[in-house]
Amino acid sequence: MPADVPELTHEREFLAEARYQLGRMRDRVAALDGRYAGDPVSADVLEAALARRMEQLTDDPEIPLFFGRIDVEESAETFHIGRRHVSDPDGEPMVVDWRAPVSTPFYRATPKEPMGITARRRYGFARGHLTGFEDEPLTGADLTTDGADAAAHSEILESEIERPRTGPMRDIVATIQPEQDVIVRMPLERTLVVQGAPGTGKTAVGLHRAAYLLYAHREQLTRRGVLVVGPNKSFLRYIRDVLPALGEIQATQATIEELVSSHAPVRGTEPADVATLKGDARMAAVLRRAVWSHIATPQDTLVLPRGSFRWRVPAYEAREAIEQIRSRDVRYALGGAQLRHALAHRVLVQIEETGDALDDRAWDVLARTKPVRDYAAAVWPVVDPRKLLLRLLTDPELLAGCAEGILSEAEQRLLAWDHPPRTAGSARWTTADVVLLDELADLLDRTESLAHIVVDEAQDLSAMMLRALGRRAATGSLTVLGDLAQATTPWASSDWSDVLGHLAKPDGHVEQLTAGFRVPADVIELAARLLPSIAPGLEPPTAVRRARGRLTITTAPLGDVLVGVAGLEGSVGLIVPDAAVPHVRGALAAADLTFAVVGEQDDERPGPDSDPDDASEFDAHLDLVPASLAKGLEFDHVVLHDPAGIVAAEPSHATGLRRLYVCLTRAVTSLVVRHEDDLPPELGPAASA
Ligand SMILES: Nc1ncnc2c1ncn2[C@@H]1O[C@H](COP(=O)(O)OP(=O)(O)OP(=O)(O)O)[C@@H](O)[C@H]1O
Repeated sequence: MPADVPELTHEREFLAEARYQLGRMRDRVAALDGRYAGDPVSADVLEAALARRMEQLTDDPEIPLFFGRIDVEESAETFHIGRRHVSDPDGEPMVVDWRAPVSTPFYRATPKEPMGITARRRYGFARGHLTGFEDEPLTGADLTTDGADAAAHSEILESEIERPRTGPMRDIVATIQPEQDVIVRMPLERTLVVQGAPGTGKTAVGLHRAAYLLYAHREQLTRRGVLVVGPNKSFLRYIRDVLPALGEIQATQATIEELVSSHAPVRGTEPADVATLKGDARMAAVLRRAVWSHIATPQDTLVLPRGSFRWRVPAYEAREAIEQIRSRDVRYALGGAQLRHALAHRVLVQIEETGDALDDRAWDVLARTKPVRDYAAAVWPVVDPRKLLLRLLTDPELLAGCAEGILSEAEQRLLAWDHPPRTAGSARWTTADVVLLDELADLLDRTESLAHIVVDEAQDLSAMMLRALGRRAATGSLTVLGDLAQATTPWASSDWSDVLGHLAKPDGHVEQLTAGFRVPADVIELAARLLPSIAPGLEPPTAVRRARGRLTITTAPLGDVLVGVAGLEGSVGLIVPDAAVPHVRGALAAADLTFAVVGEQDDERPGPDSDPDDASEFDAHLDLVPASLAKGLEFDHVVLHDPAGIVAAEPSHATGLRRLYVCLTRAVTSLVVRHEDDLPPELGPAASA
């Protein structure tokens, strides 16, 4: 870092002035009053907008107001780049938002393609205090051959990447890399899949893309909604601070289960083969048939008494009306309403032929008369998703009729419930069932579409789950994040084009991230030994961390291993087979160690007085992590206990190895693999040496 003291002083003064101006902007918003809006509704909307704006303008002295600067060649202007826009009283920008188009060269310019800037500056901060800066020339005489590669040697960049990981995930806005920035700023209309090995920044990039899109298409996205879908609640707690730190509080976060559980609460579990079949895309065709099989062929004449007349619609006309409606490919419930109107219209025409002039209101009234409603309900009955699914899973004859030519007889038997519940209300629905209910609900009534969905760990979703997401982005787009090598569900995908097909976005395309920001080289090399067995086509990431990391494989007692890591700086994750959690937890408590158990907050329902900022499991120095919840998380130091047990806990060996791959790739600085049983042979002979 250069010791250019006057320049550093100048930059500090600029920072102080920018902070002052941010305070002024906040004061100005605080002085505005939503109550002066024209009407109460506008006042509410305005008050809410002002509150949001106030939140966006909050100045946290610990968070640097800017982290970079670019010098523009043509105008000779300089722009400081930060998390939010700050302007002076004349409206001139002092700090530009990292998402503004003018900031793009900060992330992407290279000496080969300087994008109109002559230099890039990066700032170093310690607890909000500006400690130094680093200049990188992009054009001109200063540019040596070494300079061409300066980005790779930026000390500030490296120390940011190497900074110890404590607490929940944080933003990477100061150090987004060019290939990541391309993904972040991809146009809204594009659905894309980001495939990347562990620690390549998929989650970080997906969240920054959400923040970028909210900035670039604020009105559209706020109106139609942005959703972030993660694999489980502890993962969502792990990432929940990233968007607010970027000033974005308007994206909803949910697990797939939370998303569909409005149809029925999930209370049951089932064998993997049953859940896998229920997640198969063929189930969509079975359900479609089940819904539409309700329509009967009209045999009777509709008779509608009105005054002294009895108007009639013969059965063949009702049949014609049904055929016409079905040819329009409408949702089932809308079709029912259209049938009532079609029948009423035929009566209306007859009435008009007698010389009576009727208007649209009369048409509506006719459609709502009891004879019309009863007739339509008999041939186009109302369908209740839960009752229908219950019947399908308990009535082999009905299922056979709907699944003929789609599911084999053995598959149909697999779906049948052993102990049928008496009513749909008392059924112990599983996650896969509730996803089927979501499909049924959409066959009846179109699901509302959001503007954008970011879905993480997407490789683990079944075809039916993907369909549930796809329909929520029918008129929007998705950012799909995942790694095929980390697929650990029996229904996981092995091909991204299948995923795009199930999402109904076949034109989406796949981007790859290959630079690994988390896992040090020695640890990657060990984990990568599993790749030929679990995902033969995929390459391991290239570690960008300077340190090669510390890897220890030991049979020492767990207590000794923990004593070894307890005093280290940064977070410690003790990953164990799920079944070992109670035992290890007891041992940790007996040893008087302070720790949190990942996933345990899931059962705590937030009460009216609970503070959303309450410390989460990720604020603890030591976390006990059930292997099934390790996905997506990271710790400075990982102790992986009983790898063979982690593999054996999964329904198949291949899935077990993938789970192990996930657990091996959580470490930022050091990994201790602690085992008593033999290590899985796929880890190679050297590992057991
Ligand atoms: N450009 C970057 N600069 C600094 N840190 C980064 C950058 N990109 C990613 N990281 C960090 O690398 C770590 C891994 O990122 P992230 O969790 O997004 O990876 P991932 O690909 O989703 O991993 P996994 O597949 O294991 O879920 C995080 O700590 C993240 O902040």
